[in-house]
Amino acid sequence: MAPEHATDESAAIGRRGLMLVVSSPSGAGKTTLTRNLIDKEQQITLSISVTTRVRRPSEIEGVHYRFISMRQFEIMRDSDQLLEWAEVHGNCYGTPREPVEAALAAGRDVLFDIDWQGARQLDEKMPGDVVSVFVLPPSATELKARLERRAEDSAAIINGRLRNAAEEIGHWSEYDYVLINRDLGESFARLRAILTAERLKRASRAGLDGFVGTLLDGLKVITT
Ligand SMILES: Nc1ncnc2c1ncn2[C@@H]1O[C@H](COP(=O)(O)OP(=O)(O)OP(=O)(O)O)[C@@H](O)[C@H]1O
Ligand SMILES: Nc1nc2c(ncn2[C@@H]2O[C@H](COP(=O)(O)O)[C@@H](O)[C@H]2O)c(=O)[nH]1
Repeated sequence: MAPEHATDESAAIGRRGLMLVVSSPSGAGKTTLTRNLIDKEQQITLSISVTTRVRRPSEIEGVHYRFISMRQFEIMRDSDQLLEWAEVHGNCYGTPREPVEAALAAGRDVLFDIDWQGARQLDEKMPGDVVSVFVLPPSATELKARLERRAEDSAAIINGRLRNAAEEIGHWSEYDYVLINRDLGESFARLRAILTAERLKRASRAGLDGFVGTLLDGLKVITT
């Protein structure tokens, strides 16, 4: 059965969802962009990661992350409940497998806010399903300013994240698309355009045979 908010294309072919993976150095804006996309787009689900990181004041359990202990993380990791996982900025993060597989099978797209290690693991496991986007800040000073303006982390944590930024940025060329996030509205429009184009690409590639067959049958009926 077609999903509730299916596009014409997905209804026609009973599609499998795609995996839209967004990465960036900390503070470049990927969380802002991905949350906007979830608010504006239908038929796409945000993958909620588990993490051993301490919750920030503005974060809500189960909405931004599931905050778990290291022991709980090890149990999930060792019993294959995580589709991918990585240590980032000294904490462990992972993508719970079951909600992602259920969403994809139901024809829903899934959005991931994960680092380059996770993006690589997903691409290795499900290569045809992954579309990857790397978000760059306009400059180093603006990256620092954004982390400071966000005002969620201590100066020591911000410094650590800036020190790790070069490594994350070093993987930009492994991604399908790269956005330089200067103006938020423009970056968001581009991210949305990527999703739309990739949906259309899959609709055409997944085989519109049935739809075209019906169209041709219709033409036979109405032509003399
Ligand atoms: N284009 C932009 N112009 C100005 N500020 C921005 C822009 N994009 C995001 N921001 C702001 O920069 C800060 C960092 O953004 P955000 O939290 O989305 O980064 P992130 O890449 O998800 O970081 P992290 O990996 O640490 O979660 C936020 O305060 C956000 O409002
Ligand atoms: N490989 C994974 N990386 C993840 C996951 N969830 C988040 N992240 C990345 O971690 C850093 C830090 O995030 P923060 O919320 O502490 O600022 C950032 O790059 C995220 O994209 C995950 O499940 N797997």
